[in-house]
Amino acid sequence: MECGEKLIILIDSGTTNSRIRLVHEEEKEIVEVIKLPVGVRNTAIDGHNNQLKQELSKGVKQVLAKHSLTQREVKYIVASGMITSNLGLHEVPHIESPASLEDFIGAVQVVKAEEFLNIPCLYVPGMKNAVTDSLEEELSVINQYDVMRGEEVEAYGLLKQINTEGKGLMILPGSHTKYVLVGQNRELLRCRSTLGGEVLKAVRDQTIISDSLNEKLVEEVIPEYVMKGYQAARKVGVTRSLYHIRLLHLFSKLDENERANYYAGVILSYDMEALEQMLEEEEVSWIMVGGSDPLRSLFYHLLTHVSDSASIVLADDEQVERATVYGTLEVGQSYFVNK
Ligand SMILES: Nc1ncnc2c1ncn2[C@@H]1O[C@H](COP(=O)(O)OP(=O)(O)O)[C@@H](O)[C@H]1O
Ligand SMILES: O=C(O)C(=O)C[C@@H](O)[C@H](O)COP(=O)(O)O
Repeated sequence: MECGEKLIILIDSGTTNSRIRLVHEEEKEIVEVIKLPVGVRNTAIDGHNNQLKQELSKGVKQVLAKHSLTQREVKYIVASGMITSNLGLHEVPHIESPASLEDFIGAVQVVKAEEFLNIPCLYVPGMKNAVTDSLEEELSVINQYDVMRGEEVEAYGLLKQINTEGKGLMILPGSHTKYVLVGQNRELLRCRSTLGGEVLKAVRDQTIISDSLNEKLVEEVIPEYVMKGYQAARKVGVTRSLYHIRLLHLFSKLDENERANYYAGVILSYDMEALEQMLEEEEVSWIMVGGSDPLRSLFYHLLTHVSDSASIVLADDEQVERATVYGTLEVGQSYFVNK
């Protein structure tokens, strides 16, 4: 590595997985990326964050060693996602919606800690919905409440790469599906989350249908079977359609991947219901689908069938990979410019 190059590290830690990226600050070029199967889910299960801390610390050291770098050659780290939650490494309170990129930058907290070799680490806050009604008076207003962490930088990173006009909605699936409403001035107006990704994993792992589906679930998206699962769920209900998976295993010629597609269609029908409700409340001129595959493609196919007047934009692999990088980089660079 040549001297004088400005390198930074970006850590994006979710519920299930974490990604550590070594990036050239100016060229915005990704030098290295590692994906670790660790997230705040481990903290929730263990009751402490040791595993998350150790694995992320090891990951950062591994990246440095691979590129023969010392900690002094890394200008700073930016950490976003669930790493800034009560289950992460350093808790930063959510800021309230509507929120602009500048609002997120203004609420960043910087920590120097041993696990990251005392490199200054910028923790980016998430966002919570502003609510008017009190839960103490009426429990059903809970549907107005929501939180997100990590999707704010992802959203800004996608908006930087893909032109949009007017108000829109971003679909960002992961362990949790996020619907993020974006205003015409690119402020994040509010969000709505579901437990979609985690439910996909939990039902597969903990029920009899684990005999009919392999752990990898969807290896190749087959729209026809996604739609068949989705339509079955809408017609006969989700729990009955889940039992179809066993029946298809016993009595049909569908292979594991085809059954997995049907299964994803069944589970995600719940997410589509939440989406339809949101679209009834809000008129949008575009809908963008980001997030990791195969969830991104699954949503895209479902969305094109639940037709709507909004234009549908599917982010590609490169745009998704760069989204978190561009978003977090902008936070990091602006933070130091403003200091
Ligand atoms: N092949 C697959 N088929 C169906 N769902 C998948 C598949 N791979 C990952 N998922 C879902 O994606 C979620 C993980 O998304 P990811 O974006 O990697 O994690 P995180 O939200 O922790 O950053 C898991 O909850 C899992 O259910
Ligand atoms: O802010 C919190 O406390 C959350 O749970 C937000 C959480 O849903 C987050 O935005 C999404 O997590 P994933 O990236 O889907 O793991």
